Amino acid sequence: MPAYVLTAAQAAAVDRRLESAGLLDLAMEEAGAAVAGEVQQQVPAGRVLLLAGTGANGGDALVAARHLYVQGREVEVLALPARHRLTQLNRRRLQAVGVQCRPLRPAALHRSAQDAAVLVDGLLGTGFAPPLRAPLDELIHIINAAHCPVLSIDIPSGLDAHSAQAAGLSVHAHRTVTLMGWKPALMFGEAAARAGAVTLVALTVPAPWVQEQALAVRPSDREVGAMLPVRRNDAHKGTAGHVWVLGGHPGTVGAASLAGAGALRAGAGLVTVHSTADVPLVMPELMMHRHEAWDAAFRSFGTRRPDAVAVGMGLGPDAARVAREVLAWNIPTVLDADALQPELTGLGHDLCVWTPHPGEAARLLDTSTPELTRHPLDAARTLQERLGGVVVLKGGPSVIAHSGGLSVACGGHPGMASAGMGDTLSGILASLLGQGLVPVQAAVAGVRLHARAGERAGQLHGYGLSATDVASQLGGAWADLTHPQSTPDSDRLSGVPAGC
Ligand SMILES: NC(=O)C1=CN([C@@H]2O[C@H](COP(=O)(O)OP(=O)(O)OC[C@H]3O[C@@H](n4cnc5c(N)ncnc54)[C@H](OP(=O)(O)O)[C@@H]3O)[C@@H](O)[C@H]2O)[C@@H](O)CC1
Ligand SMILES: Nc1ncnc2c1ncn2[C@@H]1O[C@H](COP(=O)(O)OP(=O)(O)O)[C@@H](O)[C@H]1O
Repeated sequence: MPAYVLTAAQAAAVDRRLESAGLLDLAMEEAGAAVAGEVQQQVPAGRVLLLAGTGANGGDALVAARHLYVQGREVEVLALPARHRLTQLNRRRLQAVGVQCRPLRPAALHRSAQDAAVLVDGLLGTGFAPPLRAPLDELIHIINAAHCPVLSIDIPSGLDAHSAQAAGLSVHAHRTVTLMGWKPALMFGEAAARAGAVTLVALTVPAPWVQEQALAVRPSDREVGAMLPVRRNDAHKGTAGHVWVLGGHPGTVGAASLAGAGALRAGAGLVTVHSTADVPLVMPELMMHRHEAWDAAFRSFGTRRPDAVAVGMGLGPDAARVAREVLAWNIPTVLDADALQPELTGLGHDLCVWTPHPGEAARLLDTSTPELTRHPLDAARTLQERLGGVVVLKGGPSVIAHSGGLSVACGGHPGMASAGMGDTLSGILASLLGQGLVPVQAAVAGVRLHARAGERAGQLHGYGLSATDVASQLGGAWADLTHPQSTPDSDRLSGVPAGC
């Protein structure tokens, strides 16, 4: 099943369907078995301390304890009084195989956490409604002070599954085994940082039950690889797409050059940079036309058009006017940086890809950046409704919004938080459009290609990686996505979330 994104309410709706079909018991069994498997893989020896809360999240922990125990692991279970029917049932099953649960109190947790090899957090899952009540707050403080790794079930206890913010106290997990679908909190901002590495476990639930609820998809590398263009052996530069880059202004000339490099490295046959400034080309294969002024540039273009155009990178104060002219061409167009102006709202068309970072997106929506980053999925959707075409709301991770829904990208590297990264991405997207991909495919595939190249470059350069380093890794990234079986280890090393 493809990977989906679910809010707490959506996960609860699937739970209710499972319960009414008599299948929730099986789902909990699968969930607990998967958690046990993850513990065995990550921490194969030593005592496992499992904490079970009152709800079904606690039930998952009790199932995991039973699986670990029958596999020969030393387990200790501390549990709050079970309120959920299946949590009560699984407590009896655990006792039946010979494991007694002890009451979960702060002093007992403090003692038991001292020499545990791993702590499994099954206190609160998607049923948590903030704010935290006692004694959960005290228990979470003790968990966070423990010296052993912490594995959370579904979501770290105390995080609101729906929110990209981690407002209050929560468990800081080293790893989270999430069930059935990604929760927004596991993907964005501070909340995601508290989840550690995330493993997605797809439960045996009828696909439409999840699909109907899903907020967004997270395409796998295999799915993304299948979107990338395939070229015939007799291809030549005239068939691989001619991209124009319209950008650059005194002081920001590099932006246009980086976009050009991104376009070439993502496979464009020909790339021409048009600017009113002297753009130093980072690759000699790029072609450059310096124009006296943009009016003169448009006159010289006449009726000539490229296969795709990227506009706005470092373009400066003329950007809105230039973008307006380009939008009238009605050809595959990437609008980035200075071209992302509110006055262009309503002028977009189906072949546009808009690529705002959160600051630019906030400007387009007339809101603040912190407000926007609290709800990136909602923001991307609203932007798409206003601008048309496809919107890439950039970040770690980026969200792609199109008329058919939302897609959240996987991967990337924190070293990509450096100037010029977005310029390279614009070039990549224009390149894929120029090679014939429809805008939504160009956006989904281009964003993942860029992130994968960032992961590769990050392994070489760490936080010192530059946009040109990322461009130089695009060929390898392309190969990784089109032959994903050859890179399972590098995916794991680079921290790419499972499910990609
Ligand atoms: N979807 C799936 O794929 C499947 C999901 N499964 C699992 O089910 C989990 C969801 O289970 P759930 O709905 O029972 O809720 P859960 O997270 O255990 O918490 C509820 C308990 O927390 C308590 N509580 C709440 N707020 C609180 C607060 N502020 N401060 C303190 N306490 C608070 C609340 O107490 P009450 O308000 O009732 O007193 C209630 O007893 C999900 O995350 C996954 O692990 C699998 O088993 C099967 C397949
Ligand atoms: N921590 C990160 N993880 C993954 N990708 C990141 C991260 N930080 C930045 N990026 C990516 O780098 C790019 C930055 O774009 P942008 O801010 O427009 O850069 P610039 O304007 O300097 O060209 C985006 O594609 C974004 O997704």
